[in-house]
Amino acid sequence: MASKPRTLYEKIWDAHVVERQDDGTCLVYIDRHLVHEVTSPQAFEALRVAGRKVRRPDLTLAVPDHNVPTTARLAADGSRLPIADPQSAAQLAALEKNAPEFGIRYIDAVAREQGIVHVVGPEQGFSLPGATIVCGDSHTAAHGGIGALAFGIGTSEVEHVLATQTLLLRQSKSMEVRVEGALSPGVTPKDLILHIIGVIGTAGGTGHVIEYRGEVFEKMSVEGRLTVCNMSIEGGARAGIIAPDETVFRYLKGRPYSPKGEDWDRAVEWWRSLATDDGAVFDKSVVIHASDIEPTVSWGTSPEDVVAIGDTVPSPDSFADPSKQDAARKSLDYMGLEPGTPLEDVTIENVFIGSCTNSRIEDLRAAAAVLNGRTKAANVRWAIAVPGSGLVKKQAEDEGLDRIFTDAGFEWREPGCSACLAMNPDKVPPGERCASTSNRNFVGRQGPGARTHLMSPAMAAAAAVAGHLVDVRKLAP
Ligand SMILES: CC(C)[C@H](C(=O)O)[C@@H](O)C(=O)O
Ligand code: SF4
Repeated sequence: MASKPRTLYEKIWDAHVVERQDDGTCLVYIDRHLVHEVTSPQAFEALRVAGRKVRRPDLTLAVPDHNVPTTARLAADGSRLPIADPQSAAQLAALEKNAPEFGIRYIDAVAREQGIVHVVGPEQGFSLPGATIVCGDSHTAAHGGIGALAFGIGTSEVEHVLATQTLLLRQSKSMEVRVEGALSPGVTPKDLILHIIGVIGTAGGTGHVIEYRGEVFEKMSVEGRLTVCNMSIEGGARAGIIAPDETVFRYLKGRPYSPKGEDWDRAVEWWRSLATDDGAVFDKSVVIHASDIEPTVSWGTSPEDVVAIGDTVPSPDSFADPSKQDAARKSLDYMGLEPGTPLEDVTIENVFIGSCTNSRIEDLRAAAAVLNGRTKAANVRWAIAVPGSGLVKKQAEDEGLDRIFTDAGFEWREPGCSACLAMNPDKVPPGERCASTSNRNFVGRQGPGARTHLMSPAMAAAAAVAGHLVDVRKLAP
């Protein structure tokens, strides 16, 4: 009898269920565990108190990213510079102590490979297609870009995975976001995912794992796929995933932790089987027309508050739902915006190019292409480019991108989460606006009172040059 057609998500899920209980709860095997300094200290402490070990230290990789300053980390004499904030210093010190104590792989804050955990995982070949990947971090969904089932977990689950390499989970529903047609020139993966979240809303994916489907994704680089899947959580989904293909295999081949030799061949054979079968049924399906998408920016304090750059700030009355009207009023008040204002009239004082959404080499190239031969506008007080990892930084420097950024008036920083969430010294001052390539525009996200506008790297670079939000296509060389 032919087996029932399955989605990509169902195939990965089925391959990892160790035990299914009568109530539908499943014990699921976890292939890869990424650990950072913010959500791990209590988990390690609990293991220590219980006298437990990490079950598979070889499947665990720790790297500090949220709290590290993005300015120089070493003094001229090679000694480490102190971290000013006591809580950050304590979390970093805890990871530095816990990693060797529990024997797990650790990338040190001053190592060349250090970076944002979601940039480092794929870059090191630690994140693999078909794998279950977890991290105590909501943007773990990013790793779905290489065809993994990847999702964020809480600190008590971090402890559970460290101790057992498993999790107790219920299967999510499956959702398809099918994108028809091709993206217009100047429209990037970031515009696409912002648009998708605008359409489905921040609750659109609740309880679901989204599979992104369509030719757009087949043609998209791995970097672009990571950007799209990264923001699945902003659409409410548990995870986002794109079927792995030759583009992914090429990207992963030869990376430090990727399988080698015969193991590689066997792995690729399995990865090739991981596409959704014809006839598989999704619990929910959304169709997006790529040609509808323009460079997209956020105007409010939720990632669903997006419009095309040529539009105006919406009026709260334009929303049908009274609670959305109320939220829009509060958003506009916080953002200091009037309905009807063209987005292109919104001036900015800060630009942040970085975060696990947009700090890979392709992102830096896209921003540098816009900045090349130009400088930031006089009203742009602070502009920083923060590579996602030390390896991205090195590659960008080899390509001369750092010079383009600094000649344009940007600061060229060390890798980390930086102004994405301001848990470190990189903050946007109260009342000021920031053109940001990150993923969250929540109240206070980039610092108390800071006003965030989400956009692509090319759009953020264009805003830096113009001093206001602007359609990057107008600046094309
Ligand atoms: C600090 C961490 C737990 C948090 C997350 O889970 O996503 C952070 O990375 C974020 O982006 O808000
Ligand atoms: S870069 Fe931002 S979104 Fe990504 S893990 Fe760090 S804080 Fe979270």
